[in-house]
Amino acid sequence: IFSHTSPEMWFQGLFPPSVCPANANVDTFYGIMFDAGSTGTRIHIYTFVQRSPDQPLELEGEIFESVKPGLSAYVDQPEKGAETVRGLLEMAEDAVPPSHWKKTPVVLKATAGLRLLAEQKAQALLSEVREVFEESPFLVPDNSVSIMDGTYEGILAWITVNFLTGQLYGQNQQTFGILDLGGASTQITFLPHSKETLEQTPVDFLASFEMFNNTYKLYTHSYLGFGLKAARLAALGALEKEATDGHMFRSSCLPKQLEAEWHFGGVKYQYGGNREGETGFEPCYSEVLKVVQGKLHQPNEIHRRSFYAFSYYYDRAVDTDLIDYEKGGVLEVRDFERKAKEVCNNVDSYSSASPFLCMDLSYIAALLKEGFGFGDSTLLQLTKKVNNIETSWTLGATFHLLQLLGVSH
Ligand SMILES: Nc1ccn([C@@H]2O[C@H](COP(=O)(O)OP(=O)(O)O)[C@@H](O)[C@H]2O)c(=O)n1
Ligand SMILES: [Ca+2]
Repeated sequence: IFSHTSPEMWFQGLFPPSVCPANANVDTFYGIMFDAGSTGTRIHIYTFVQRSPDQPLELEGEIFESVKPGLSAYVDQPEKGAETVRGLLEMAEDAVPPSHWKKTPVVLKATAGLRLLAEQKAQALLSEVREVFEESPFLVPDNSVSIMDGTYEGILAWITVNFLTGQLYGQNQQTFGILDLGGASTQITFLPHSKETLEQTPVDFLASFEMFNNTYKLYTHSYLGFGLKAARLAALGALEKEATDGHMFRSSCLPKQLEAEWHFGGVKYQYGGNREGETGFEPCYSEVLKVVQGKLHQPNEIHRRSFYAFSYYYDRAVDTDLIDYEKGGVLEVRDFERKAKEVCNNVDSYSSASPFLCMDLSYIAALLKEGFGFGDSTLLQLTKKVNNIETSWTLGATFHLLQLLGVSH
């Protein structure tokens, strides 16, 4: 079990005195955060302990569960979508003791999958989820079900990683940047040190916020449509076409003889290999390059900062044995390109894993190098969990939520 015993009072004043225990016994608090991602819905149940009233809360642990597909797959069946949330929320009734239900907040934040849906359809899904929350025994704060702004997605993940690695308290703070590659969007966030970065960055890429008695001005951006699965569609040319029905989208990144179909965001796509034309790394790389080239802001300072990378960066590195699933590891940017070459030039022997493996790896290499402008030898720390807690924006969001609740009382 993980707990932070920092000398800093990082959580001081977070909870209203009314819910703080009068005696010195250890008390436990819970927070429930749903991540409604484009490829799946996840529940994070965080446990915090307070050892005495004058001590800060400590994060003790996390219970995590997930279901697939994500809410956006239920675009025309919002009730069915909300049922997936109900199923996960039932887990929370087992994890949180009944005596704590009424003061345990539950919140759901949706990301890129719902951002991409028509406003009305997204709202219908969210309103069904709201009903599920209202029927639950938990505390439902105002605005508890919403689509999260991409800026927060990056900031909150940055808070999670830097909190878990101990960078947000004490001396010698050396924060890490984060790279998150989702299904539909991708985020880059870091704390700039140089004046140059602040001066040369568009204002909407900079965000200030306060946390744990510090003010941070972060470089952060969420690129909608640049997640791994959205990028597949872009590379296939399936985004430009109005009528996807019946059309076969072909790519040199796919096994030559392949023909298959794929559902994403409630739409069915048919895709296949380049029967007649070229296949392999070179033509594939130029296909995915078109998706990113000239489309992303390239901050110079990334060459001097260290980054944690997770989500699809992690998954694809695991799939190709670049890292161990449990341990993660450190990779150079060029490792993704090396693997992409290996896989793309032998697609048929890898296609049992996923026919998209060559395209995915090539896209990751192109995104890092030509998109963000990372160098070949830049080191990336690939991490899924730190001290057994998921490296997800959800922990940062829970801190923020608890802080808000404390203030409002
Ligand atoms: N707690 C989580 C949540 C997502 N993920 C990964 O995030 C990727 C999917 O992103 P997503 O469904 O959240 O999509 P977006 O809505 O972020 O674009 C997959 O690689 C998941 O394995 C994770 O590793 N851990
Ligand atoms: Ca995500």
